[in-house]
Amino acid sequence: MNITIVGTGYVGLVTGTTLAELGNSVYCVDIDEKKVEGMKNGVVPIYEPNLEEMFLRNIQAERLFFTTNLKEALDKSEVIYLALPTPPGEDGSADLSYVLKVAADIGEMMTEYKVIVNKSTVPVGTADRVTEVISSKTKIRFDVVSNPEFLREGLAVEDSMNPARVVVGSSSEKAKDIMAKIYQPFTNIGIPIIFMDEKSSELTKYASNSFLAVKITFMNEIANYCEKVGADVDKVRLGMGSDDRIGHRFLFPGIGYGGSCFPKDVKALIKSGQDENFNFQILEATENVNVSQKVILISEIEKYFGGNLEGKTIAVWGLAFKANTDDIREASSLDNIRLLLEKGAKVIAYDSIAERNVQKVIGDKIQYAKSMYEAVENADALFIATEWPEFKNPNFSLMAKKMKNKVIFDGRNMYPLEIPQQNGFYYKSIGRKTIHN
Ligand SMILES: NC(=O)c1ccc[n+]([C@@H]2O[C@H](COP(=O)([O-])OP(=O)(O)OC[C@H]3O[C@@H](n4cnc5c(N)ncnc54)[C@H](O)[C@@H]3O)[C@@H](O)[C@H]2O)c1
Ligand SMILES: O=c1ccn([C@@H]2O[C@H](COP(=O)(O)OP(=O)(O)O[C@H]3O[C@H](CO)[C@@H](O)[C@H](O)[C@H]3O)[C@@H](O)[C@H]2O)c(=O)[nH]1
Repeated sequence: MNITIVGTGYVGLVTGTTLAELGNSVYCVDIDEKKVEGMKNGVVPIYEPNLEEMFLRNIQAERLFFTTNLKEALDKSEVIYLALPTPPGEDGSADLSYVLKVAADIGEMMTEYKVIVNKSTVPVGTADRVTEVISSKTKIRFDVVSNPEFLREGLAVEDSMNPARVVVGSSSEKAKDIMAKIYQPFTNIGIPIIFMDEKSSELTKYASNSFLAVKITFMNEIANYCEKVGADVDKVRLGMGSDDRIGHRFLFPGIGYGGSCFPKDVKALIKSGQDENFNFQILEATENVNVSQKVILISEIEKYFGGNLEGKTIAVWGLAFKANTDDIREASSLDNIRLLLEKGAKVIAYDSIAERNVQKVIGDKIQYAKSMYEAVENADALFIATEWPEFKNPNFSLMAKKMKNKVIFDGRNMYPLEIPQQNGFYYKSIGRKTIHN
C-alpha cells in the first residue's frame, strides 16, 4: 500500500520505517527542511537503537521516501498517518494546532478518497474535530481513524515491529478494512487488533499512560514510606511483582517519571476531565507526587553537606529522561541540575548521547565530561540521574581515587547495597537503607 506519514519525529519516523519494512511504499513528510534533507542523505535525526539499519535498508529498497511537499505525498497515498506534536498548552490541555493545521491542508489538497489515521496522542473528540475541519474544505469522501501509538523510546523499533496490541478506533467499515490490511502482518503472528469507536480509542491511549504513571508513582510513595519504617523497596517490589495480577514491570522507584509523554498526558487528561466538570483525583495526586519525587534527593544532598552546597562540585551521570534515548523532554536530570545550580553548586555532567540536546537548553551553565570517570574527577558527590547500562558496573576503586569524597546519590537504584558498602562509599538511593562509610 502507499502510505504518507506527516511528522517524522520519534513516532512518525519509526512508524514510517516499520510500515516500509512491512512492504509498503512510505512517503514521510516534515516541515523541517534540514531534517528532510538529512534523511534523504541517509541521516537518522534521532537516537533510537536499531533504527538506522532498517531505515537505510528501506531507503535502499526504494520503499521509504522523504519530502517537505505534503501535496506530492498525498497524491500518491490512500492512507495518511498524522504523527504530529501535541504539546501541553499553558493550562495543561493538548495543543491540537499542529494536527488541525495539517487536517485543513489535507482538506484543501485532496482530490480523492483518503483515510486519515491519527497516531498523535489526542483528547477524546479529536477525530470529530479533524473530520469537521476537513469537511469544511472539501466535499470528497474521507474517513478519520484513531490509531494511538504505544511505542517506548529506546525500544521503539522493537515495540513497533512487535506491538502488544494495535488499537483502531473507527466507525467506517471501509476504513476498518484498510487498517486491517495494513496490520495484517501483525494479525498473522497473533498480535491482536482491537477495533472500537474513535472516542474509546483516543481515551485508551491516555488511560494506558496515566495508569502506568500512577503505578510508578504508587511505588515511589511506597519507597518513600520504606525509608521511614526501615523496609527495603527492592524486596517489597519483588514480593509484590511476583503476583501476576500486579506484575514486575513499571514498579521501579526512582526520581519520578519524565519524558515527552507521561507528564504531558497526565496533565492533558486532568484538563480534559476538568472541561467536563470531572475531577481526576488520582491523577492530580500522581502529578503532585511526581513533581516532588523528581527532586527528592536534593534535600538529602544538602543535608549531607550541612545545608550548604555553595562551591560544591556535583558530578551527574545521565541526562536523558531514561536510558537508550537522546530525549531530554521533562527529564528529571534537568530539574535536579537547575536546583543544584540555584543552590550554588558546580555541575559536571556526563551523557554521551543526550549531551547535545542538553547543550541546547542549558549551554555552558554546566560542564560536560567526555567519560563517566572524567565527570567524577575531584567531585564532592556523584548524582545518578539516568540508568544507562555503562553505569551498571563501574570501577569503584578508580572512582574512589578520583573523587574528593566517596559519596553517591543514586536516583535509579543502580547497585545492590553491599556493592557501595564494600567499596567504602556513602550511598543514598530511593526507598532503601542509607549506607554510611
Ligand atoms: N515520543 C514517543 O515516544 C511517543 C509515543 C507514543 C505517542 N506519542 C505521541 O505522538 C505524537 C508525536 O510525538 P513525537 O515524540 O514523535 O514528536 P516529535 O516532536 O519528535 O516529532 C514531531 C515532528 O512533526 C514535525 N511537524 C510539525 N509540524 C508539522 C507539519 N505541519 N507538517 C509536517 N511535519 C510537521 C516536526 O518537525 C517533527 O519532526 C505526540 O502526540 C506524542 O504524544 C509519542
Ligand atoms: O518502573 C519504572 C518505569 C519507568 N519509569 C520512568 O517513567 C518514564 C517513562 O518511561 P517509559 O514508559 O519507559 O518511556 P516512554 O518512552 O516515555 O514511553 C511511555 O510513553 C509513550 C508515549 O506516549 C508510550 O507510547 C509508551 O507506551 C509509554 O511507556 C521514564 O522517566 C522512566 O524513567 C520509572 O520511574 N519506573
